[in-house]
Amino acid sequence: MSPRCVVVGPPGAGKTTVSELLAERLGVGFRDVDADIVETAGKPISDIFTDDGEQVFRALEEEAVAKALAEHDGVLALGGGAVLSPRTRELLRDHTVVFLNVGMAEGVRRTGLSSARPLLSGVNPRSTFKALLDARLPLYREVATIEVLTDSLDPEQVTDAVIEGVGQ
Ligand SMILES: Nc1ncnc2c1ncn2[C@@H]1O[C@H](COP(=O)(O)OP(=O)(O)OP(=O)(O)O)[C@@H](O)[C@H]1O
Ligand SMILES: O=C(O)C1=C[C@@H](O)[C@@H](O)[C@H](O)C1
Ligand SMILES: [Mg+2]
Repeated sequence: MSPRCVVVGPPGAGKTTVSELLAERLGVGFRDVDADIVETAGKPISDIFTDDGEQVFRALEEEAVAKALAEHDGVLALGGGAVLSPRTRELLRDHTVVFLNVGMAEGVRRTGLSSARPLLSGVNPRSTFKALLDARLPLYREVATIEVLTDSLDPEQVTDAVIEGVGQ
């Protein structure tokens, strides 16, 4: 079993929103690895970061991604930092991977100052977001089979572009 497509990208790129729409349009199931981690850990991601630290979160995430890739045959959304793991990037080699890209200004606007996103809740979300994009762009591009820049598209238009890119 293998996901129809896997969706990656920075926070606010629309992975969750677009993956849900995409799954509906393709008539397949939707699964979000962030939600899997919350269920396994029994607490919100922000609490995992606070109580246990980012390293523990990344280890849980690596396991959750491997499990979901093996179990799910629909659309699978990964967390924004999942591609930081070399093991995850290796596992993604055999898959159709959609990179939803978003620029700094729009990414910061969409994510706001939500404390639900622990990595962006610092004093300067703009510079944090920029550093995150700079570090991760090559990793998203390493695993992606298609890339869609979402800045000036609404979620339906992003979904159309993805379907055009991956086929029905
Ligand atoms: N193309 C878009 N245009 C405008 N707003 C969008 C678009 N895509 C998503 N949004 C909005 O941006 C916010 C973040 O979207 P979403 O939660 O889907 O992003 P995400 O990539 O899953 O983020 P995270 O990595 O934090 O899980 C939501 O409020 C959503 O409604
Ligand atoms: O960009 C990131 O590193 C993260 C994004 C979210 O999807 C969550 O997986 C978590 O908040 C970490
Ligand atoms: Mg999400």
